[in-house]
Amino acid sequence: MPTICEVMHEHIIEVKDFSFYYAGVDTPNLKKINMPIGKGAVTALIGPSGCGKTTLLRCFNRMHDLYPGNRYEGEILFEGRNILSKKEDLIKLRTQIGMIFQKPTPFPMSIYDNVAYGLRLQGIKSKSELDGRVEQALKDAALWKEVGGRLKSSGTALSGGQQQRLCIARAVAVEPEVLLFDEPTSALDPISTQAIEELIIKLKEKVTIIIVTHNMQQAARVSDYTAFMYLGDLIELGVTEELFITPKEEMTEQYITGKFG
Ligand SMILES: Nc1ncnc2c1ncn2[C@@H]1O[C@H](COP(=O)(O)OP(=O)(O)OP(=O)(O)O)[C@@H](O)[C@H]1O
Repeated sequence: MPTICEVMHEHIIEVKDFSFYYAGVDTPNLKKINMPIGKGAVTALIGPSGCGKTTLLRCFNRMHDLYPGNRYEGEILFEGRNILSKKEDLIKLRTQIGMIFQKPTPFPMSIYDNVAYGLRLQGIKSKSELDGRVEQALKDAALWKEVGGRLKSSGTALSGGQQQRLCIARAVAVEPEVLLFDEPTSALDPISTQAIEELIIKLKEKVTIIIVTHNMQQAARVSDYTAFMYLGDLIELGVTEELFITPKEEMTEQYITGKFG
């Protein structure tokens, strides 16, 4: 039986003996995690509330550094470089590894300016280049048809589902290599949820995706690989279909059959 590392054709990230401690807490919140992330694939993180899914997701672009005292141990290799190094340029890292939050977070500015925001930060000033990149990002986020004719209207006036796709457009505009999604549909209705799920599947042609979800059906629908976590441990990582049909670990089986959670 091949290992999951052998099944994945290429790894973009490798988590090695990785532990994470919240400020002021002596016991690690994530415990010696080892896992590869397949390039150009969708990896879902599942597990009961409080098991550490969001904590792990936020390690991939060092969001925890926004609060003093949080501590990492071990390595997270992104394209071979350890992003936990003190020398890591966090602004560049967060461009390469972007994040979409649970609640849509458009900036209080026009649709156009929302998408152009990161591009301007990168120093792009040419109007024609900005116009082209904004249009492409809105197309990539499946929003162009709905908003292409009103780019000057406010991003915050869109529906919840449109706002979430605007945030995705803002993130893809800077051409990240990885996108982190933290329960991106939990605040959305079923139709908007379906649109985001279809988008995630389409986006993996361009970016690698890691998604935290509470919804096991969603993990089964959108992901190629699934990681089941429990109390800060990675219990099992597998090809999604196999993990849901023939889990290797008894705890995974109990969780996916609803025996606890
Ligand atoms: N800032 C913090 N300081 C200390 N402990 C924290 C902090 N944030 C989260 N925790 C703890 O870390 C553990 C994991 O939380 P996390 O939010 O990562 O879990 P989760 O699996 O994403 O849960 P949920 O599915 O409910 O969102 C929980 O026990 C939580 O109480």
